[in-house]
Amino acid sequence: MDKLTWKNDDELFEIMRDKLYSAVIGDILDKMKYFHQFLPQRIQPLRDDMIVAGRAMTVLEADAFEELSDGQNPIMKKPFGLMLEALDDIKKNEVYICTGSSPNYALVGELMSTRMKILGGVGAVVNGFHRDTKGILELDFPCFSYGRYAQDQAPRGKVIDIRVPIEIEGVRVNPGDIIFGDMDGVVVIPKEVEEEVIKLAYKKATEEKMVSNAIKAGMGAKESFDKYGVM
Ligand SMILES: O=C([O-])CC(=O)C(=O)O
Ligand SMILES: [Mg+2]
Repeated sequence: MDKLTWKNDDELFEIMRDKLYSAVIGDILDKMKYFHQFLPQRIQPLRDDMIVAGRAMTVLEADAFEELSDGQNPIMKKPFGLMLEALDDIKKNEVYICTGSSPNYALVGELMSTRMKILGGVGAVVNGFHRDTKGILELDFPCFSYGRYAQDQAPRGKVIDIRVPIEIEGVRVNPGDIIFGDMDGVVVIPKEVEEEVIKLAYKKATEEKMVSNAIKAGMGAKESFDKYGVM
């Protein structure tokens, strides 16, 4: 097997989008005893062929009950809290990944996606709903959510911090971790193990191809597992 190398994030994420899939990445993370890396199953791509591979730009959202409240926290006096700043801060190869609020409104839409795409952002993953499905599909911006729901975040939620550690149902996401999503799910690769995970995932993907060929040629499941050690 060719030895896998990459010079920078552009190359790395291109390889990941082209050669890897969430199942094989999850298998390697399990082998390395990282057992809690998949986001909940209900976080799905808008379209089956959407793939996201990039670095987490973490976004913490909270419910609010007035569009502009008169309380003690200056962030609550701003439309959308820090969301507009978050969008303008997106860097190339980053993924807007947002959690913290109740699932009662859309956390991402067409205009947000347009701004992210212009800045080189590569996707959005939200622990809640998206809106503007038609516009996001036309943009072809990889977006993962619970599904379609237009109810607006403006009077209901605010971004209260960005680039801080977040958790989605027990899955820790640190800023800069790799986020990989396809039609089978979204998985988080901690930064400190990314090189090993990607190299081993590529190796397993190559082995799975050999097993697939062997099974198609008539080899038994047990025989192929004994020979290649993967399933
Ligand atoms: O307003 C929002 O929360 C999102 C939205 O519609 C857009 O990005 O177009
Ligand atoms: Mg909109």
